[in-house]
Amino acid sequence: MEIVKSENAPIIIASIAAVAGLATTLSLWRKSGRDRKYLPMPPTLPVLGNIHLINGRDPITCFAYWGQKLGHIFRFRMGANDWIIINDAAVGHELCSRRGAVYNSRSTENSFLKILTKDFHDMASTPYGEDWRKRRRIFMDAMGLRTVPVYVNYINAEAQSLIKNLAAANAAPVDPTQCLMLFTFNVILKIMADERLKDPNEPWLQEGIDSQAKLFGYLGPSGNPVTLFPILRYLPQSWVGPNNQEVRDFKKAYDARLQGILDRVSTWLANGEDIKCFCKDLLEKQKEGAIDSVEIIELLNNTLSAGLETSSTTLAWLIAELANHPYIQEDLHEEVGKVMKADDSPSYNNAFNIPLLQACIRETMHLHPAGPLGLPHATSKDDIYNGYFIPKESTVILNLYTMNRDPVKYPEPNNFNPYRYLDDVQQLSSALANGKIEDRDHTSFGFGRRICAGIHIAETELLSAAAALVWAFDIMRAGPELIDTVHYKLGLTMSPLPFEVQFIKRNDALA
Ligand code: HEM
Repeated sequence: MEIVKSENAPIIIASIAAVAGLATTLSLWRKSGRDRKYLPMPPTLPVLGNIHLINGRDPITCFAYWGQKLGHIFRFRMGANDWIIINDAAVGHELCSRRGAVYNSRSTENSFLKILTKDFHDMASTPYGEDWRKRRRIFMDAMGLRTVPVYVNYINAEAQSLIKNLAAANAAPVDPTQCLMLFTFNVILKIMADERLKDPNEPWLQEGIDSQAKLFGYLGPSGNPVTLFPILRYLPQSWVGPNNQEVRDFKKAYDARLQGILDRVSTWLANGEDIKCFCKDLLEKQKEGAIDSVEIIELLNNTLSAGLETSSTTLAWLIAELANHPYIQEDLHEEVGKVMKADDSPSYNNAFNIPLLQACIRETMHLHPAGPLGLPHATSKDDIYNGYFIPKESTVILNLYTMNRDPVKYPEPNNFNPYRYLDDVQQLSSALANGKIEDRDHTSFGFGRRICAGIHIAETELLSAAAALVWAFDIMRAGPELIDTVHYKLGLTMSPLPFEVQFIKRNDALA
């Protein structure tokens, strides 16, 4: 047999080698893929994944239900995206606190979020890394534990205005929401720009609340369906929901309000006025070259968006729970009487010495976390947890609501029982969050390096407002029925269904 030497032999050999190499790589890749153990997931439907399982329920209940079937941590497919759901505080702590470098990023998938944060120039939605670290440091310098005392007097003064506004109803049944919103809005505005509004009915307040609702509407899962179903990109935009241009227009108007606030502070500073506020800190950082003008607006944006409804909602839940539990109010009044005289001004500092009051706030936050699913975290690297493979860029949802209702840690978890916290060493939630998970009071401020950046402001304003409310009033239900504290409205935050109460003055000092 004659063997003919082909001129193409080197090419053929190289091709065979390449194909063989590719086959080997593929087989290794497949093998490692096959060997990987993925977290369990509910049965999926094509295209929808698991979205249909949420239909008719809310996501919290749905995740709690599937957690009971699949375990404390599982996968849930939202259209094209795999979410990892965590229902257990110890798992949340292990991943987000102990493996902090992996589980504390944010996803950049949502095109609306990109527009609304000017390409992630903010802090709350910026992926983990140097930019986030820098912005968080600036934020915490202005609103951390060491700086909060600067603002305590402002906050106490706003708590006084809150009780005056509520007393103006003259014991008639009122929905406290608008007054609570004014309280938290003024706390934030004062800290941000040394400004405040006078009246709960000021149009500026309502405009602020409305634009927040719109902002969060764009960011909710149904606000931008293209994020869940990329295929929708190919349909006419008008079929799919708001388009990028609409969101850009909204953002322009939203930023103009923030720019207006910043410009006013610049003018006061130029006129030599002696003020202390976040805008001033930010303008100084800009002069030092640490941040630019876009970052300033985005940091103000985060402060306002994160700080307004979270705290006002928590106070609304506290009022509803106290109205449902007159015997707890009696105990509180007794404790308050020991610490504050009738003609005292209630303040954060004397409230700090009323353990039951602190316990009532903890219990309210434990039962009614303002952000029950936190803000989604994302992984910045592949990881293995308990033998399960968790890929880089996974979205991680911390189901704080379900974690807080763990019946082992909190016997009778659905009952409002502040006394459960009285035996605890009385420390701030912010301090407990840095310790062991077993000692943590609740998880409502989130986890790890991303834990609520406003935690110190929030704790101060909640205690200050609660002290003023309890000192000033008997909070009574407007009718014989209990206020519904089981159901909730899930919007920007998890708020109670509308309710009315009567604020009966206990104090002649309250003019
Ligand atoms: C009762 C009141 C509040 C509650 C329950 C609350 C809860 C939360 C939660 C659950 C998160 C997400 C944490 C995570 O990703 O694990 C968060 C983040 C954040 N909160 Fe709050 N919050 C409250 C008040 C405030 C206030 C008053 C401010 C501002 C002054 C604020 C500013 C922020 C910011 C900027 C972030 C993003 C942090 C980051 O991504 O690094 N929060 N908050």
